[in-house]
Amino acid sequence: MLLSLKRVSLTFRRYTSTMPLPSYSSTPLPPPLSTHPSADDGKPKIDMEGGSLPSPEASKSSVEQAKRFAAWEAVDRHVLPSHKIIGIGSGSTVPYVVERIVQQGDERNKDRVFLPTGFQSRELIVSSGLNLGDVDQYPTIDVTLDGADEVDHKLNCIKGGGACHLREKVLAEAAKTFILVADYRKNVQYLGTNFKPGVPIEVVPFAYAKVLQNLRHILDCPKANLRMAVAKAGPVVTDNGNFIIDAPFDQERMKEPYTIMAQIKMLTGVVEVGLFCHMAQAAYFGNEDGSVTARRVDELPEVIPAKTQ
Ligand SMILES: O=C[C@H](O)[C@H](O)[C@H](O)COP(=O)(O)O
Repeated sequence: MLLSLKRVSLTFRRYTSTMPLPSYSSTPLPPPLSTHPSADDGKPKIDMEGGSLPSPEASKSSVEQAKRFAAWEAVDRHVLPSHKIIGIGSGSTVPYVVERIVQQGDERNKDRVFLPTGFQSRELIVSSGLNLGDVDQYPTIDVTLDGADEVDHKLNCIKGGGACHLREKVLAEAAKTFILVADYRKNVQYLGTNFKPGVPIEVVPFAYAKVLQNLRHILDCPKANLRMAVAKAGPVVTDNGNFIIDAPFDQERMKEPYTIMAQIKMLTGVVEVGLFCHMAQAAYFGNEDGSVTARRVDELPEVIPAKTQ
């Protein structure tokens, strides 16, 4: 018991890390993936070269390694041989999920169908040689694995840093099991601790000004703003042709994310809110030392020691 508490406090110290989070614009587009036999474990590995997956150099950084360890642990525990319909999330951590699924082998994957949460994950699925489907064909999913911008102590999370949260929420809701994977910087007591841009909100384009006005004046979020594109003039346009508003609420209000989510969702013109409350069954956070912290609702965190991969 004492040992577990010590681990918990060690883990929580790590949560307060103030390392900067990646900005939206740094979210890479997906590269073509190919697999090749690995010299070390004999399993196929995704070739990270070229395009949008992390480069081999980048993937050696402690943050990238943390993402990989979290993703691999989650796949090993939750993508079971009986699972045939699998949801694949978006972002820079999810490629490591796909990497590990590919390592499960052709025999296991040949009868499976993988459902994407957007353009990026669709490309990941196709270029990894996995079978592509969509949630309109398979509205019940065995397991969905996805990244997160931040996860609180109750496994509520902020998603949508890459503007994919509408489709992500549909696939999370459709899944019998919804699992989060992230690096240690995302593991916090309360949302908004490290992730500062605010709650991502997908809105119908013609309603954006009204939603902004309502966020600022009715929901008292004066810094709510339209997300602008980086290598394009004008706003970010989602895979669904909508705009994104980022709404930073103060820390006190972020302690009740469900209330904020419900209030935002009531605004006319809002399509979906990037707050996922009471949805995830478990979250896996890769740590700097190679260990992985696994968290489940209402349970003490489990620290899985670093493995020789
Ligand atoms: O819209 C993007 C998604 O919600 C991502 O899952 C989220 O931003 C986390 O991405 P990353 O794994 O790159 O931190």
